[in-house]
Amino acid sequence: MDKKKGNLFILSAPSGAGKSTLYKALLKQDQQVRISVSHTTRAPREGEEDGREYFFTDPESFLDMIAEDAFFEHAQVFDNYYGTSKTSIFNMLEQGLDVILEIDWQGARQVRQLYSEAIGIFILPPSLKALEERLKGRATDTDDVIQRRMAKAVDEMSHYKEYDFVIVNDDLKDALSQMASIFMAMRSKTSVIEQKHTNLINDLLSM
Ligand SMILES: Nc1nc2c(ncn2[C@@H]2O[C@H](COP(=O)(O)OP(=O)(O)O)[C@@H](O)[C@H]2O)c(=O)[nH]1
Ligand SMILES: Nc1ncnc2c1ncn2[C@@H]1O[C@H](COP(=O)(O)OP(=O)(O)O)[C@@H](O)[C@H]1O
Repeated sequence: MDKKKGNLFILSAPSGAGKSTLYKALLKQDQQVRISVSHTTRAPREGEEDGREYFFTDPESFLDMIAEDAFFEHAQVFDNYYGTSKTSIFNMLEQGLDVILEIDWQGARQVRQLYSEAIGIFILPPSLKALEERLKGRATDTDDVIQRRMAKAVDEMSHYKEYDFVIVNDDLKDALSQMASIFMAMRSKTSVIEQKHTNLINDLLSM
């Protein structure tokens, strides 16, 4: 895939570390950022809307989409399929918008292979105890599911080194300001400026 005008960010973390809280806060304060809405076969949680948090899909339709090569990446997480459709990101990147993929480490590996410019950010909780408390506090899962998510958390966290940046989400305000700074800094990368301001650079160097 060619380099696009916008930046592609991969955001990963164990469940409950605060990915959704952070990206939602960033979207509110930064008009240049968009989130990619994934497809999933998991059931919607209370308050979730089809097309907003996810496109909620049945397994048969998901497999059809895999066969049609409609996904940029997809993975099985817990007992469900999750995937990023190609259409959900390309147009936005072309327009110069920054796009966040909230995906797990398996998806992140696929994305890096397809698009080496993707910037990886990993969110860590301040402790396992805090992680468990956040999962319980969210009150969207049963105890059984929470225990499975905790077991999976250690596996997910073992991949943090594959990412360019790590944010420890202890104080939410601090974590958000770190995330916002990373987005800002990446917009000044030479390769991004070259894509976005090609005419300007040509003009400046034309004499
Ligand atoms: N590979 C991949 N992973 C995804 C995608 N969408 C969500 N995930 C991951 O699936 C896992 C479970 O997500 P979810 O059921 O929403 O629970 P959450 O972790 O509490 O947000 C998380 O690790 C997400 O990052 C996707 O499109 N592709
Ligand atoms: N820095 C933080 N301090 C305290 N609670 C937090 C913090 N960040 C997120 N939370 C809370 O933790 C819970 C899990 O956060 P969420 O964003 O849903 O995680 P994820 O999307 O990674 O699964 C939510 O109830 C959220 O309000």
